[in-house]
Amino acid sequence: MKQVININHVKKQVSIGNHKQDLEILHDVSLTVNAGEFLSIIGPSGAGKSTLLNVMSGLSRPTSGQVILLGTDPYHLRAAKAAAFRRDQIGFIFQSYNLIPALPAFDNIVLPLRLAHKKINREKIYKLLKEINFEADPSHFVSALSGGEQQKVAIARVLVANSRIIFADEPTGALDTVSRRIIFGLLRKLANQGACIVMVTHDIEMAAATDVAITLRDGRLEKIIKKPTATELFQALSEERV
Ligand SMILES: Nc1ncnc2c1ncn2[C@@H]1O[C@H](COP(=O)(O)OP(=O)(O)OP(=O)(O)O)[C@@H](O)[C@H]1O
Repeated sequence: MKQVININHVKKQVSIGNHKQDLEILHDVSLTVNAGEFLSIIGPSGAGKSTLLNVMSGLSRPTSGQVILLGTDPYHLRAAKAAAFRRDQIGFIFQSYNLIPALPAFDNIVLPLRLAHKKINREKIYKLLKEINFEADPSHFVSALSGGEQQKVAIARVLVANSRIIFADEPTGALDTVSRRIIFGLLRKLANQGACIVMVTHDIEMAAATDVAITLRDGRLEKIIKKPTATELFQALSEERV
């Protein structure tokens, strides 16, 4: 299997209290994710899940250690190249990431295609919006949409972009049960077609339907569970530490 993400001995420190003190929030995390693999990151609140996702995805430089995406260290690219690499290869479904409020939903969805000078198939995009139960008007500004609809815009943008890696932070958090199932099904399909998907979630049932779940606790990678079941994941999360 082709390795798509490699992170080696990654640590992340942040400065607190007028920069006088460093706090380490990720301790020595190493991990590999393959093409076609759907990986979920679970763990208690404050365990470092979002921090790990940000470091892994090239958005937040680790204090030490190495991140390799598709054979490239995103932190060693110049700004313009890093932006092109992200745009062409990586999809982000982050709640606060990069939707442009003053643009219509449709324009937000096709923005990466426009920037990459790719053809826009309107019909295909409308079909996809229908498929994900997007009920608002795609010509409405993103700022006028509900949280759930905005999340669907972010998801649609990634689904049309053909990204080889997708990073998702609680992608279905603001969605109703039916939409959640549909979106998860579409992500699952992309993984089956060869994309590599990394998702932070608090939803154990959903994590149990991914290929690999990792548990984080206090900034440490605790367990890597292949083909997880919900029972295993509940157990892993409720185990007392010695
Ligand atoms: N920039 C920062 N400065 C100080 N502390 C931070 C910073 N970023 C994160 N932290 C702390 O690091 C820890 C991990 O945060 P992170 O958001 O990664 O956790 P999480 O597992 O995603 O939590 P949740 O499930 O609640 O979203 C938390 O204790 C958080 O308060």
